[in-house]
Amino acid sequence: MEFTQGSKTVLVGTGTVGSSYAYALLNQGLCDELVLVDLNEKRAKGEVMDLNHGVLYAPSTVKIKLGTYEDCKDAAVVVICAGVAQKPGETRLDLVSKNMKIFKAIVENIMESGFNGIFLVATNPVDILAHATWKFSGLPKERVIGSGTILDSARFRYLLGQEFGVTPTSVHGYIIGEHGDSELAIWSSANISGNPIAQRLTKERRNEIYIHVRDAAYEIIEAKGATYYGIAMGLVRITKAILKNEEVVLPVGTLLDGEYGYDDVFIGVPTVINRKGAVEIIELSLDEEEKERLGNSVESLKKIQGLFW
Ligand SMILES: NC(=O)C1=CN([C@@H]2O[C@H](COP(=O)(O)OP(=O)(O)OC[C@H]3O[C@@H](n4cnc5c(N)ncnc54)[C@H](O)[C@@H]3O)[C@@H](O)[C@H]2O)C=CC1
Ligand SMILES: CC(=O)C(=O)O
Repeated sequence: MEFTQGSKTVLVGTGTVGSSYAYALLNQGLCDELVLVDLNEKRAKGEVMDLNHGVLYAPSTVKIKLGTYEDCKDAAVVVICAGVAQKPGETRLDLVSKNMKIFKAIVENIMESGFNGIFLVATNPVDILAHATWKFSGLPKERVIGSGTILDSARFRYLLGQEFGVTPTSVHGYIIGEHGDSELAIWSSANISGNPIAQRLTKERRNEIYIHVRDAAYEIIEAKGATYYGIAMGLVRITKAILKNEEVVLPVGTLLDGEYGYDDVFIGVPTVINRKGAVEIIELSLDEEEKERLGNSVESLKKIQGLFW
């Protein structure tokens, strides 16, 4: 199916995550038009003004305006960061009922505009809501992308970089599965310059690093109320991969359709991203323990998903 070209981006939800995304996007000069939509119009208007005052110093000119769902009609990408966020002590899955209702209305409004681009979903629980976006929109699966484990993998690579004294881009490794408590680290293929990492760490140390990654959001929310810079950078990375037709492999939330032996579930796995969306899952080879943990993660998501579909 032909779909919308250009680089117009609509952001729905201009809270801490959405506004950080808009700021990071502006700083990378990736789109020529950015439209902000939020239930709280006053807040979104304030963000539009503030961002516009930075345009002079951005790498390229971006038209930034307050908009409505009608603006999605000719958007290449719609990024959804709207909904409720976790309070200290809450899990991502605790948010599902409220955010599912919000998503039904938002996605229906967007589709009514004639939207024919790519959805990028960040709101939690992101895997369940990316699946819901795919269902509500009726778009082909490659046109709905969840942020998946993009942030978790960045946390993993940062910590491993610290551990071994190298920059995170020189560490290769993935967190896959749910963006949440059942996610798993793929130690079997984690490496620095092709040198496996797992053997250089004790089992206890590997577990400490995994827990640090898995529980990072709880720690940040406890400390400052919300997490937003890391995910904003991750969302911009995905947006860039789409708009620049990069064919890059990123750990995003995508629909499994037989890969790893599962289907009908959005989950974070390494996936090729280009101008058509999430076009191909690159299957990792997993050891027995990783296979079992991925199965548990899929099961935990399907249990929640089953309440709605
Ligand atoms: N995927 C990831 O890795 C991450 C996801 N998140 C998630 O992102 C979401 C947003 O978090 P924050 O920005 O911190 O929350 P926030 O409360 O600061 O902002 C949420 C925004 O959504 C808007 N909103 C609520 N209902 C709406 C509706 N029906 N239509 C349009 N706008 C609506 C609110 O007015 C508000 O501006 C949360 O679900 C959070 O858990 C946060 C960090 C990382
Ligand atoms: C809040 C959240 O999902 C995160 O920072 O991972």
